[in-house]
Amino acid sequence: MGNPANTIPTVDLSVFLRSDGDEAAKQVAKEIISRACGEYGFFQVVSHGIPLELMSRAMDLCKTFFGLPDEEKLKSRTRAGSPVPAGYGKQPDQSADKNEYLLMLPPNNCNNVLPNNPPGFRAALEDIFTHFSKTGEVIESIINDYLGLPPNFLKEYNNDRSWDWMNVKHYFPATETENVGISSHKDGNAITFVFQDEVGGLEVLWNGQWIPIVPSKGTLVVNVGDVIQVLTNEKLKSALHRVTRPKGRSRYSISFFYNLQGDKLVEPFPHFTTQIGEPPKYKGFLYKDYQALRIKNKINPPYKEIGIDYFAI
Ligand SMILES: O=C(O)CCC(=O)C(=O)O
Ligand SMILES: [Fe+2]
Repeated sequence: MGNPANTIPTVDLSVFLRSDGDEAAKQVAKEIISRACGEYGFFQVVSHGIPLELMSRAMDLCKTFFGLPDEEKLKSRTRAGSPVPAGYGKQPDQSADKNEYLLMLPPNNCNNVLPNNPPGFRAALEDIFTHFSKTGEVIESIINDYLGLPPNFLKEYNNDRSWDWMNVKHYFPATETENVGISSHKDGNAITFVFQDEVGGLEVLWNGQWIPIVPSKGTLVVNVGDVIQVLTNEKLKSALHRVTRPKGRSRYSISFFYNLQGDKLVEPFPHFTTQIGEPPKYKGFLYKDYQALRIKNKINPPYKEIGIDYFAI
């Protein structure tokens, strides 16, 4: 496949957002997504329904927020006892990852600690969160259909949006000796969306090489996470990816994690096991247990996320 840069396929989602969307065009888009998921675990979407003005305003406000003095940012630091690191934080010094972040749960969640400064930031975050959540439902339904699951099967299984989160990050410029923004990992959730600024640095492992996902205005990067890998008994795989930091400039991104409600049992669906005579590749587990394990190991030694192999049979 020619030049490895910019080979992650891009799909126009507008056909799925209109009630009169052309069925043949939907089919073409589904096939592109299905091939991209099989080959890379990643694809990109445009015309996804999130207003471009909101995306660029949210990104500008993120840059302003992270440029504020620590004292101001720390007003939004994670509250003691919060079950997830909602609010502002910096990766621990011992971590290979070099970024500071602001993590939010759905608007109105009591664990949110959202900044009042800069003005309009909080409203923009809440607005974009709500849009991401809808885009998540659209992608989930496309995945449902091309997997051949009964209509709305994934939607009914994953019917509670209260555990979704969004993470806004500022990656510091690389130094002479290191450039890790986020070390190579797979996402633990169901579906991830990333809106990266123009700087670049997100890379996916494909056939043993790291391929850059070249930023493009208004484009969202989408990838499936460990939950989809387990539910489909590896028919779809969660891909390894990482962020490298360029020298001399900061990088910003907004990632949305379409998760599961914590009490959901995650185990391979019968459609991909008993119904086709395949043994399950994973033991069942509660989503909240996997999430807690990942968070615990990320913010304490070994400062790395635990992978889904933990539950492999
Ligand atoms: O910042 C990015 O481009 C991606 C971040 C990422 O992979 C993650 O937060 O899991
Ligand atoms: Fe990730």
